[in-house]
Amino acid sequence: MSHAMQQNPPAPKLKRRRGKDLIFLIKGLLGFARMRLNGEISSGEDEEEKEAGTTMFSAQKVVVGYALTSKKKRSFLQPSFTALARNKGIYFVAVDLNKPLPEQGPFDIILHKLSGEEWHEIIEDYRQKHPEVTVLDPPDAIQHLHNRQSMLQDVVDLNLSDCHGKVGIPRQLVITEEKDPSSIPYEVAKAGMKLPLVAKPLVVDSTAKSHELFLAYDEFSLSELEPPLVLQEFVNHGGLLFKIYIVGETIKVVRRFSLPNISKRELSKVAGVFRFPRVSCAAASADDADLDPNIAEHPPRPLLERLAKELRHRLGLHLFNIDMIREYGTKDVFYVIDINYFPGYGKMPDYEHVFTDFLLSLVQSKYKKKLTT
Ligand SMILES: Nc1ncnc2c1ncn2[C@@H]1O[C@H](COP(=O)(O)OP(=O)(O)OP(=O)(O)O)[C@@H](O)[C@H]1O
Ligand SMILES: O=P(O)(O)O[C@H]1[C@H](OP(=O)(O)O)[C@@H](OP(=O)(O)O)[C@@H](O)[C@@H](O)[C@@H]1OP(=O)(O)O
Ligand SMILES: [Mg+2]
Ligand SMILES: [Mg+2]
Repeated sequence: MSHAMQQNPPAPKLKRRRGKDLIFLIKGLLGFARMRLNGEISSGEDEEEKEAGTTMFSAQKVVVGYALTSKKKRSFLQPSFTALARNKGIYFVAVDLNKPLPEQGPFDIILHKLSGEEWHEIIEDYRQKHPEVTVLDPPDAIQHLHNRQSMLQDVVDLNLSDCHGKVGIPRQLVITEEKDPSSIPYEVAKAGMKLPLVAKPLVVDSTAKSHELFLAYDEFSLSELEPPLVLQEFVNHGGLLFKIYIVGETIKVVRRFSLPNISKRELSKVAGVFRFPRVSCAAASADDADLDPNIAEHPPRPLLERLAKELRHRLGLHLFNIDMIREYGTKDVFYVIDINYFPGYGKMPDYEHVFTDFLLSLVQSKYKKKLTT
């Protein structure tokens, strides 16, 4: 918001500034409440507002710094989104990676998705030194999703067993880097894993290689693969997957096509490991398809709300999506198979409104907090 408010005022002036800030904050909040009631920010031509002499939020800039790959920038910062945001007083500014971050801004919010240890350190250091800036999200919390074992651990801990359905994760086994690939068949047999298995690279680091997945019909062929890996039991789910997008408190569900069921007969006839492409990418949208309702019915809303809320808190993240499947032949047995940080929101229905509302709500809650302290 107001940039003046982001800088810590010198100590002697603090008392006087506080009084002024408080009036400003109350006015801002009143304006914001009115703006929300109207569904959008006022043009500022409202006589009543002029008379009251309020400093409307609309007059205030919300500056969002972003550090994104050019691919992400293209898919996320679409003109329809940036134009709507601008109308609501939100401005996006690219972070210059060649300049020190503290010398840029001031920002109200920073959105980021970049890989590498160097960026991790820069943004963590900035986050600690600038608590007044909302950094979406903390790098350590994001890091938790960069490993396919740790990403699903919170779903296991949740134990959502009686909440309009069951949510678990497929049985999985980690094959560490030190393991000799020839020992994988033995490890799989020892763990009592049921075939077929999905083999996934353990680390997710935004590279194409980390999305290179294999389907294994027999355990011996697994020795062809390169650890570190996660081996996950394949769960039949009728070839349909639910992508559950989370933006703060908002949840949006879309349907995507996925791998078809594998029958016992097929399993007994086939051997080998097969690389498969990104089957559930945006082009595989199943939202308009004529599907069996037993397969396509969305997971129950209360279940998703509970799951999303718990994961938001446990992961400490605002922006992620969950890949969820329904076990074939059941109504309410679900598995989470993947969680992605800052996914392709450009493909989420109505993302422009969802995101602008979310960014404004962050600023609003920061002000409320300031008022009560
Ligand atoms: N355990 C499983 N049982 C059945 N199908 C699975 C399983 N794991 C993955 N799949 C299928 O493989 C696809 C890719 O798996 P996953 O989502 O784990 O990979 P990813 O590379 O992280 O994908 P994303 O592009 O969503 O990040 C899923 O969308 C689903 O179609
Ligand atoms: O490429 P898209 O826009 O589709 O977004 C994908 C995103 O790529 P990006 O972050 O480079 O955009 C992927 O991130 P990385 O694991 O590769 O970091 C991953 O989150 C996918 O699940 C997203 O697809 P979605 O799940 O939303 O369908
Ligand atoms: Mg996935
Ligand atoms: Mg993923």
